[in-house]
Amino acid sequence: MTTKLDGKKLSNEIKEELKERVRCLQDKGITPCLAVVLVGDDPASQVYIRNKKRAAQKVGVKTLDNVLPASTSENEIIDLIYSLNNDPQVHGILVQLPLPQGINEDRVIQAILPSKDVDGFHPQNIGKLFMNKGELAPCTPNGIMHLLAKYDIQLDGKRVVIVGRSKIVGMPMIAMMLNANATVTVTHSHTQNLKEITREADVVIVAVGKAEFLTGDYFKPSAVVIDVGMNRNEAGKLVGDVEAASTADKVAFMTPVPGGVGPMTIAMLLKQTIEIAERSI
Ligand SMILES: Nc1nc2c(c(=O)[nH]1)N[C@@H](CN(C=O)c1ccc(C(=O)N[C@@H](CCC(=O)O)C(=O)O)cc1)CN2
Repeated sequence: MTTKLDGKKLSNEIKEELKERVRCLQDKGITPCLAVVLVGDDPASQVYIRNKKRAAQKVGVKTLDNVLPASTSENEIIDLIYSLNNDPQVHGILVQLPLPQGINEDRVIQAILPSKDVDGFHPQNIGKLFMNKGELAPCTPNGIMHLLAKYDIQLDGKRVVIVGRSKIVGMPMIAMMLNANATVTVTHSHTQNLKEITREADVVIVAVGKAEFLTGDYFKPSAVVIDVGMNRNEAGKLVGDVEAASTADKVAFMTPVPGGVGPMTIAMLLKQTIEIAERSI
């Protein structure tokens, strides 16, 4: 029997707690405010932004829309970020990724004031995370840590294998797992004999962006499988990076797609926006 790691349920619980924290802030005359920067017309990004804004509204976090055409120059985006940095009503700044081709993502992220970097992508925040002194952490790995804690999954001394080394998930996940005293292995597109490595793991975090890339035989029966993937298969169905049909019922714990890691990402975004607002008191 595989236990489902229900991110949707936990994210709803977290959002209920956040509503209360927003009420406390409002009593002090503060409305937490998230500035959203969306450049271009990537359909997936438009859906994610819509979901983020909807969740923010439910919790009581105000959002400020900044929707720019794909033709916007890098310097224009950076100028917008500088103005949001200087806007006292803005607590968090979110730049939806990916940015259109030709825009240097690193330069844009580095323009965000680290104290308003609600996505935790600024090198200063990533550096602090690796020093175990993190304040603002990338939302997806942060959500995964909350989900594992909720289900009492111990990490101290456990073998954790991270499949994928992206800036959004794999890289910060390394830091968080090390901070939790796990023994961490990172695998990527150049890794040989991947199956031999994942089969030894107590926890496997898969973030490669390839539909159903890992099948059930990549995991041992006691494994905890965290699927960060969000892909459309040939039939247009939303599937993860792990093949659910061959994995479910073969491992101890697994996140569903949808309803696993995705909703936790949004809950963490709102939590961090509120934390920044609370620090302003
Ligand atoms: N600035 C950022 N950009 C991106 C991030 C990020 O954390 N910050 N992560 C991803 C996309 N992402 C958030 O932006 C994200 C993806 C998916 C979900 C989600 O809730 N998914 C649902 C299913 C949604 C659907 O039906 O399509 C689920 O898993 O249940 C939330 C956030 C890239 N860019």
